[in-house]
Amino acid sequence: MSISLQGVGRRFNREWIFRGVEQTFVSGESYAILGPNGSGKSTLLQVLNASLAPSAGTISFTLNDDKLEAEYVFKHIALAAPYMEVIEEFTLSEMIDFHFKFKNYLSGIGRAEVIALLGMETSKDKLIRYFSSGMKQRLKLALAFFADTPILMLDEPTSNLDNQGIDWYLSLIQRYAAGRLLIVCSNQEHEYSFCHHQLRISDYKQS
Ligand SMILES: Nc1ncnc2c1ncn2[C@@H]1O[C@H](COP(=O)(O)OP(=O)(O)OP(=O)(O)O)[C@@H](O)[C@H]1O
Repeated sequence: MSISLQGVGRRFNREWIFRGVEQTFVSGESYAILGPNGSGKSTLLQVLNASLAPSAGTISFTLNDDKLEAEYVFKHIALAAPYMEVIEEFTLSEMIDFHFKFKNYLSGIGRAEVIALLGMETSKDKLIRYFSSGMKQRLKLALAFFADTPILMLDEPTSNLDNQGIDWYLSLIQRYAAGRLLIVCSNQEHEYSFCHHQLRISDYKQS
C-alpha cells in the first residue's frame, strides 16, 4: 500500500495550515509527522486517511499496484487518535467485539488475546465509562494495532500513558508494526524515535 502526495496543501478559511507537501508513504516504512501543538499534524493525518480533502494538490492511494479510490481507503487503515472516541456504554468485551465487526483481527489474535495483551482480564466486563484515561488510551492503541490493516496511523500515541504504558506501546511497535505503513503524529521523541522518516510541518508553512 502507498500514499502519494503531490503539492498537497490544506487551509481552513484563509489560513493555510500546510502547503506544497511532496511525499510518498510506502509499506514497511515508518514516518513521523512532527510539529508543535496546533501546527497541523492531525490535519495532515486526516488528509492522509482521506477523511479530509486537500485544498490544493493531489493525493493518490495504491493497493497491490492498483489505484484505490479515496472513499475506500478507510477499510485499509487502523487509527488511534485523541479525537476518536471509544463507546462509553460498552463493556471492554463488547467494545472489542463491536470494533472487530468492521475490521479483521491480526492472525492469531482474538478477543481473549486482545484482553490478555491489554492486561485487562479483570476488567473485561467493566463499562468503558469507568476506565481511567490511561486504560482508554491502551484500548485505543490495541484496537488499532490488532486490526489486520496495511496502514497504521497513530496520533499522539502515548497521551495519558505512564512509563509502563510507554514501554507497552514500544513493545507493540516492535511486535505488530513491522511490514505495515506506520505514521505517527507526535511532538514527543519517545513516541517516534524508531521512525525511519521525519516530516516537519514547519517545512510546509510558506505563505
Ligand atoms: N475544522 C477546522 N476548522 C478550522 N480550523 C481548524 C479545523 N481543524 C483544525 N483547524 C486549525 O488547524 C490548525 C492545525 O490543527 P491540528 O489539530 O492539525 O494541529 P496539531 O499539530 O495536530 O495540534 P496538537 O499537537 O495540539 O494536536 C489549528 O490552528 C486548528 O485550529
